[in-house]
Amino acid sequence: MDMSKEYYVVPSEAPEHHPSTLNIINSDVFYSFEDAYEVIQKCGDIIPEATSVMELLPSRAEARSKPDFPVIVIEGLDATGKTTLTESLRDSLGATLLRSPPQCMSPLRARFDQEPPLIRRAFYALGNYITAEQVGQEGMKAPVIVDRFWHSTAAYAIATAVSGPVCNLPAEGSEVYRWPSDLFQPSLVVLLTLDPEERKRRLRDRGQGKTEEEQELDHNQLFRLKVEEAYRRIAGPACVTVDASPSADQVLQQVRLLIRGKCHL
Ligand SMILES: Nc1ncnc2c1ncn2[C@@H]1O[C@H](COP(=O)(O)OP(=O)(O)O)[C@@H](O)[C@H]1O
Ligand SMILES: Nc1ccn([C@@H]2O[C@H](COP(=O)(O)OP(=O)(O)O)[C@@H](O)[C@H]2O)c(=O)n1
Repeated sequence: MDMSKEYYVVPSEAPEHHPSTLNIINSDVFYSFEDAYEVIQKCGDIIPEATSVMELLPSRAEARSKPDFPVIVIEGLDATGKTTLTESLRDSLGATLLRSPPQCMSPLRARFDQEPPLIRRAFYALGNYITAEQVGQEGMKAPVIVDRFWHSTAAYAIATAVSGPVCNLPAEGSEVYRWPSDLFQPSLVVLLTLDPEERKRRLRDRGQGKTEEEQELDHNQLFRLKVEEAYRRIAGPACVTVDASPSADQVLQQVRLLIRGKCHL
């Protein structure tokens, strides 16, 4: 019997999507409350803290009205100056300051940060819905400033899921960058960007503990670039980029101008 076979190497077109991007939807990024809720609900048996998360969640039956006042989200990598800016905006605008994940989730965070991506991401996704509920209440009384929101949840998740260089990210306009249809859309999203060396200097000066993911950002330039690019590609309210390297006061004035233009505040 003749066992010989001939093999040929033939060129083929590059696939449209990098294989690491094919499984993002509903594994790394959840596009509805129900999809994220289902994951946390199912972990109840092995993670007792999942029950505590569910107790914090807003009831889905309640009809929510749009806040009367503008809601401004500030995004950016760790140490780009979000805390500094959000606190100044709160004081200068007489606004309420909220964050995602909300304060009430803080005691549960360390537990979910240890979990595999599916569970960890579902936890952070639900955090946005709790913050949205708080925005709905506070936004009836005063403008609201939010320190991180959906952009952070999706951008970190996408950048972690996609291996290799920035060009492996799903193309701009891909459905992975869409905004969840049942999640409140802020009036304005500002993305603070900073030169990597200046960011490192600020991190060193601050000298605080960081999440493992943030430590990874420090020595992984590629990951940092992917997070920033994913931030820019997320649609819904697209983010407006602001260079955060000038003084804190100059950054504040720059963002105040944007808010005046967009939200008339
Ligand atoms: N515009 C700025 N210029 C110089 N240093 C800044 C500026 N904004 C913030 N910082 C400093 O950089 C560090 C990180 O800022 P922080 O507001 O905590 O960032 P984040 O909340 O994004 O992690 C802090 O030590 C802060 O005082
Ligand atoms: N809205 C949010 C906020 C944070 N996160 C996650 O939390 C991490 C950053 O949170 P952090 O507490 O270090 O950020 P800072 O507010 O300290 O800058 C990232 O690794 C994200 O994965 C999220 O998924 N969604």
